[in-house]
Amino acid sequence: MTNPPSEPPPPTVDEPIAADTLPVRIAAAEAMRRLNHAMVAHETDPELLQRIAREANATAAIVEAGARRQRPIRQMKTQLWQTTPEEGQRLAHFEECMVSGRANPMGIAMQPRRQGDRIVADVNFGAAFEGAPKRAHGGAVAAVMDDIMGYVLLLTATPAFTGRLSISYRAPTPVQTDLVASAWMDRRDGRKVFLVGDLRTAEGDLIAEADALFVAIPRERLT
Ligand SMILES: CCCCCCCCCCCCCCCC(=O)SCCNC(=O)CCNC(=O)[C@H](O)C(C)(C)COP(=O)(O)OP(=O)(O)OC[C@H]1O[C@@H](n2cnc3c(N)ncnc32)[C@H](O)[C@@H]1OP(=O)(O)O
Repeated sequence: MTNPPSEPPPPTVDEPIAADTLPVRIAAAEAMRRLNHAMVAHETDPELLQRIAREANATAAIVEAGARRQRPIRQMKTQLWQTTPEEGQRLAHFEECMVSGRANPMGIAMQPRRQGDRIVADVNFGAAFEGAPKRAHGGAVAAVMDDIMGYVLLLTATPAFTGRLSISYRAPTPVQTDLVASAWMDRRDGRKVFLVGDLRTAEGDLIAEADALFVAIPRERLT
């Protein structure tokens, strides 16, 4: 008995999101984030939930039949380490980032920008990021602080990975509320970069403090 001929796997694309498709990717991701949060935050008829499951599965099958995407490391190198962000510029390490990417349908969609030697970001944890009732999940808060610290490294063009991240949760982090995260470099000791930051309400009340050690990576290791 011979096996039926198998479908050739779809090719892999290792290019950044093309500029002409970025706006529609962002729009689709935004709509899906809205739906995700709505499903968590609202009562819904079972019939509507069945329709969502049917239509989402059908759409997913179409998307999965397309070429696979893989983020190229050269994109990271050129985008991250060859330009210094301008004051006030909206930043994105990459648009699929789970914290600050606009094109991630499951992301937090934090909006970071440069403010002098700091990175400041508007963040609003949607209903799907709730942990304890009415509070954002502590892991989501940690993700925000890790990600915003990654942007501080842009200011000195220092490629580095998080080695250690510590969060002090000083007050509940409200969901569905506009908040402000900030991060800046505290000091540097050789390859060890020490960063600090905090998360505050729009009125400036402290919610969480973060400190981290990032370990700088020699550029020749970025292959
Ligand atoms: C490379 C380009 C990246 C670009 C950035 C991505 C761009 C796109 C944005 C994505 C968004 C951003 C988000 C936020 C950034 C993440 O989230 S990064 C992801 C999470 N982190 C990781 O995956 C890191 C995993 N760990 C590792 O790869 C390696 O352990 C490390 C951290 C690179 C260090 O390894 P290593 O280069 O071999 O360093 P090593 O020689 O052992 O240590 C150097 C020094 O650091 C100290 N050290 C090392 N690790 C630790 C640790 N965990 N704790 C305490 N001290 C430590 C050592 O003790 C040593 O100190 P001294 O003896 O010199 O005093």
